[in-house]
Amino acid sequence: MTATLKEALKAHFGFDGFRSKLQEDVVKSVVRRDKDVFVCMPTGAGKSLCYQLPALLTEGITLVISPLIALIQDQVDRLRSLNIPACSINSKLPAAERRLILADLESSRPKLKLLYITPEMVASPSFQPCLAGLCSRGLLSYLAVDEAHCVSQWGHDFRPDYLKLGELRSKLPGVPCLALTATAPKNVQEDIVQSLRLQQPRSFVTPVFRSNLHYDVIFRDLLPNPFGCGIVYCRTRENCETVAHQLTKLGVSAKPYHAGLKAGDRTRLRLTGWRANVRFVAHWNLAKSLASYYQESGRAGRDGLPSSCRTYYSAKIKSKSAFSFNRKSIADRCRHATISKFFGDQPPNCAELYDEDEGGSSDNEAKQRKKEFSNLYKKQMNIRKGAVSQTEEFIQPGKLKEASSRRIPRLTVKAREHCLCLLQEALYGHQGAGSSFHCDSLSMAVNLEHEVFKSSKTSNIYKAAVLKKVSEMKKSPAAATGGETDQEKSRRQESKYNNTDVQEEMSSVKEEAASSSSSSNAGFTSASEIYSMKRKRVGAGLRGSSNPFQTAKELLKKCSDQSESELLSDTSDNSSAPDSSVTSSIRARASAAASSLNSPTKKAKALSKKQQKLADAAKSSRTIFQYFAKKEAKCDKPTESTLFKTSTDETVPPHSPVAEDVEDSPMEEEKQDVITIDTDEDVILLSDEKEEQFEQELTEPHVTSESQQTKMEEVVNPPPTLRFATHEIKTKRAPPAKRVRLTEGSRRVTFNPHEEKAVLPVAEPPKAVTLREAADIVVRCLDPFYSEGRFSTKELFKSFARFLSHLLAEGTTKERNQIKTDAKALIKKFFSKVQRCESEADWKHLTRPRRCKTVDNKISH
Ligand SMILES: Nc1ncnc2c1ncn2[C@@H]1O[C@H](COP(=O)(O)OP(=O)(O)OP(=O)(O)O)[C@@H](O)[C@H]1O
Repeated sequence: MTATLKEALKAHFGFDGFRSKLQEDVVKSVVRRDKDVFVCMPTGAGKSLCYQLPALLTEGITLVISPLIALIQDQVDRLRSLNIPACSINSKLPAAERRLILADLESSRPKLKLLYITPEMVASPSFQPCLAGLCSRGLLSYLAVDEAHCVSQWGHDFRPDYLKLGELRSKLPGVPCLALTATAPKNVQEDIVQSLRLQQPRSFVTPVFRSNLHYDVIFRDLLPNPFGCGIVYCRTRENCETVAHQLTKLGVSAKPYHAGLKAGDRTRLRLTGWRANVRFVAHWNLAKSLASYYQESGRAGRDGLPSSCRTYYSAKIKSKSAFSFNRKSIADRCRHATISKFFGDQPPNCAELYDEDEGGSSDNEAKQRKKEFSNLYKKQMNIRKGAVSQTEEFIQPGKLKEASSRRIPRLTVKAREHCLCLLQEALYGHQGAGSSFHCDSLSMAVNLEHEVFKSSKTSNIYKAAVLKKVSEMKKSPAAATGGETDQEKSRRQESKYNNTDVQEEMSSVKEEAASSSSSSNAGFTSASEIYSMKRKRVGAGLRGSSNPFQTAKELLKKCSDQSESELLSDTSDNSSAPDSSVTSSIRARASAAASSLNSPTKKAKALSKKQQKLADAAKSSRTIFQYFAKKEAKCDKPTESTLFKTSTDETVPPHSPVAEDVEDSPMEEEKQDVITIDTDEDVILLSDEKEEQFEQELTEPHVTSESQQTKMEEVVNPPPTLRFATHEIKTKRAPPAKRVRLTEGSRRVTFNPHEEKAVLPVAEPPKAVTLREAADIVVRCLDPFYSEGRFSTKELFKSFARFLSHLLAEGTTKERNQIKTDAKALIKKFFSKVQRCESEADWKHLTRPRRCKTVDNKISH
């Protein structure tokens, strides 16, 4: 048998032998066709061959389920280049081609050997008869499920449609199933076996470790020329474009690849195919999860030769990724260990690994490199430990005295540096631009700053005192003769320090100082007041907390602790709001808002303005609810903006994980960008935006936009569940949103009181969504952002909270309690319900629209 297999391997694929003993064993096992097979092998290990070769050696057709058209296309092209009859049916296929394929499948002796198809398409009613026909005629040799981790909600790329495959299997009796994945920790493996209903499968599971990959992390900010290195994965399209541009400018031919490109351009890039000899994969931004990182970095060295996987790290962007390197893992040079541990494997011997790596260079060189790295690391960490909070950007403390002191709360080194420069500038102007004064002014400024620092108790007092000193120096006549006007000087000062946060804070202190007409000392604003006057940043957490993340538990607790008036901004009596935590200015604004709301016409105006704001915010930020709104809008729902209660009037930064133009509907674009490299290109840039998680290459989404729906219907009728879902949206329109008046003693859930109170009168209850939709969205969009009980953004948390609200509205007491204690467990429970659905009736029952009328009461009591 081995000889036959090897001959076939050579004949069809041109390979002299199996890539590994394991590959051979899997092929042998599959060829027997007596059992289901589960394969978990590292990326690039040659899993595809495990079903491709048996497919050619067995009578009939192998049906391959793969999640992305890009992957499918890649595989089909490669097989065709080897003269292996393979093709794919997908929504992008021209109708004529599709007819030809179907005709072949219906013939008595189909020529086709491998048919690639997406999970959505395989479940579609139009394909079902064809499938049933193949099966009844005994022409279906295997069902191969590639990227099988997509079936698990614990996997990093969950695709709800993969869940349908379990049901599909029951319609294909006697057809052995082969499930393949590279990224499946224990729990995902169990899910795969269970969901795909694998019968006592033969399992071939190998550790994820790949000895030919070298992982490292580089402090990006310290690179003298960051664009001198190859860059592959970027988080946003903008990054992708910028980096590609910069590289090209430096003579490294590079092309960006992301979902914002025209389909034609993407196809052209994709058609150049993956190179097996990708020598390095770099992450300009952190990957969304460790599993994703493993898969993405695994695109390097698929030919088995040594390759490099580099991550560029910047503390600035750390918080935007659910997957981050902590200090320890930055120091730990052996990323293999981290990866192995994550997947539940025994970590490799890192010491040996790196010794081997360094074997090529001389001992001295290796030692020198080790020392340099260790010094750099220590230096970085010491600076961080002493001077700045973990999330802050690293700033050289320069000449500051007591730079590492954290005596004054919330006074950062960054702020002190800024103050020092202001003082130095003022001194410089004060003394004139004479000779050696520059050096003297620095040491004087250092002393002056230190004096102020020693005598100040709060950050605000410190800043005001510095400003006072600066203004005193400016008032001095000598300053006027400094050769520069004050205006010019201040402009110079402003532009010199590219530090908007500190400048903003300083200018608010300046404003405060200016507005106090009495003694400057008495005019200080308290730190809390200054804080309240500052514009809140998107993603800012609770007041006083530097951590923008909140656990679901914390937030739910906050909700239940909130007073009625904090929660209810649209009830008539805003005056009863407790004001302990509200600053006077906020209070003034709040009462002005309240009085305007009390007037019916003003109220109507204010509301429509709010709705306008919400609609605008919705356009500039992309949340799960935008996704809903998009669909609703397509169905002519009139109250789109009311769905976006979670939005605030703050501008979502374009690089925010949730920022995305609504035009780019998640369902309208391809999912994941695939790296391809032009033959004469050195580097390909891959956008891996969080926002583009939505852009999974959903080829036949079960719920989609009208235009896409029409297109789909031309090609294939939607599956029953699809029809059901779209039908719900089209026919069961929710009544126009009403403002809810809460009864006395009732509470409204506001998940982030500091964002919403007195600014956005929350009015309408969330629109009903089907559980199916919610489930789809939560796992597709939320899961990567939810790590160890924390959400990466406030918007995501809010969306999740809405999701819980729906469950609460219908849930049992036990479920409600469970929400309060462990939201994750509830999600799990929900998914187990999804998995237990056997029939369309079950689905209908599970996905029936629900409205959460009583949710507020349920949460608050
Ligand atoms: N027996 C073999 N001899 C030589 N090369 C092989 C052999 N089997 C597979 N390959 C090559 O190994 C590379 C990786 O194979 P393949 O794409 O199947 O990996 P994979 O395990 O599916 O990876 P991933 O999980 O990333 O999709 C391909 O270029 C393939 O041609």
